[in-house]
Amino acid sequence: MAQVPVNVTVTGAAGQIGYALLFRIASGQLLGADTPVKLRLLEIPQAVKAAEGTAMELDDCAFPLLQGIDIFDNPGQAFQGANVALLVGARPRTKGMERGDLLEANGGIFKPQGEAINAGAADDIRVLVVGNPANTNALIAQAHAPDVPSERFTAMTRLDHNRALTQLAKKLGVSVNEIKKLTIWGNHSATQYPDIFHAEVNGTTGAKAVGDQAWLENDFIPTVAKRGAAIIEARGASSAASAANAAIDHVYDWVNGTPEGDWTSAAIPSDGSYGVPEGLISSFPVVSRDGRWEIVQGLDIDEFSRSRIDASVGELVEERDAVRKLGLI
Ligand SMILES: NC(=O)c1ccc[n+]([C@@H]2O[C@H](COP(=O)([O-])OP(=O)(O)OC[C@H]3O[C@@H](n4cnc5c(N)ncnc54)[C@H](O)[C@@H]3O)[C@@H](O)[C@H]2O)c1
Ligand SMILES: O=C(O)C[C@H](O)C(=O)O
Repeated sequence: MAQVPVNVTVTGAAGQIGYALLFRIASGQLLGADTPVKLRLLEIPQAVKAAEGTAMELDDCAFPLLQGIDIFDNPGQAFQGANVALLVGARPRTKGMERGDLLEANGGIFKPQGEAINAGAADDIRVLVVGNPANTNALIAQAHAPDVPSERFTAMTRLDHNRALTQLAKKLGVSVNEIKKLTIWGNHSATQYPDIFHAEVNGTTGAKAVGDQAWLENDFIPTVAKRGAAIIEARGASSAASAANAAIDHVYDWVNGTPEGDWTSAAIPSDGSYGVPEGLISSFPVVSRDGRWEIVQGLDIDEFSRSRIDASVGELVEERDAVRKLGLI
């Protein structure tokens, strides 16, 4: 194994997603079975000990690709030399907290992390924000990393994409492998729009295969969009293994490319495509080619889809304006 290890920084490493994610990174699932990795874990001081416990377990797995683990409570050190950064740690919404309070609290996390990425990350840094509100947290981090190409900041809607694939596959009685070109548009929130009008299923579209607009509107869309809340209700904790799985899928495809004849969903900075204001970090149909995300162009958007996309993008605009007002971007 002559390859130089890839530095992967994970924030919130002692949390539940961190616990589901780190072993998969170390086993080679994030970057590929031939790519050695070094883990750089960032936690708040109170959780460093728990992160050390996870690091002991990682050691005990004797993963051949894992070439080192360092633990930090300081973003400046944690992002030094990072090639991939998974920003998982975030401030959750607690009782009585308004959206503005949540955005402000997260600004206190993602602003210094953006600055640290700007100051010390490797030239090829790729950032995936998982911590909620993911799209706007990514926007905050990006705003404080002016020397990093803006398209390197992304937020995760792959979990929503995977959720939508399974809901549609179950409805149609097919395997998820038989469904291509499904799209999540907009925000990783309850306003997101899972679009099956362009999805392909065995020679027809997802919407035609279903042939049931009432199911689409009253069942499919709300089930996917509110799945996070349903998991919290059922588990008493938010989705962790499925979120870690989606983070693995996102970065693996970003680095290694998406399969021919299909696309996936990721929240990436808008270039104005599909009327989404330039610069917003919004979910689109995307392919990855040569290590870069590209928005799939030329899709016809009917009135139904347009209004759903506009609603979710409108929420992103509100979030952007709120963090702008707070001086966070
Ligand atoms: N985008 C998605 O699809 C998606 C899906 C599931 C969860 N999430 C979000 O992911 C985030 C993490 O979820 P979790 O279940 O792992 O939460 P968790 O509470 O179990 O873990 C979060 C960890 O982050 C750490 N942390 C807090 N502030 C930090 C900072 N400034 N620097 C480094 N670490 C910090 C905490 O100490 C904690 O260990 C939440 O915001 C959650 O809402 C997003
Ligand atoms: O953490 C949450 O609020 C839910 C999470 O974003 C999810 O989609 O599962």
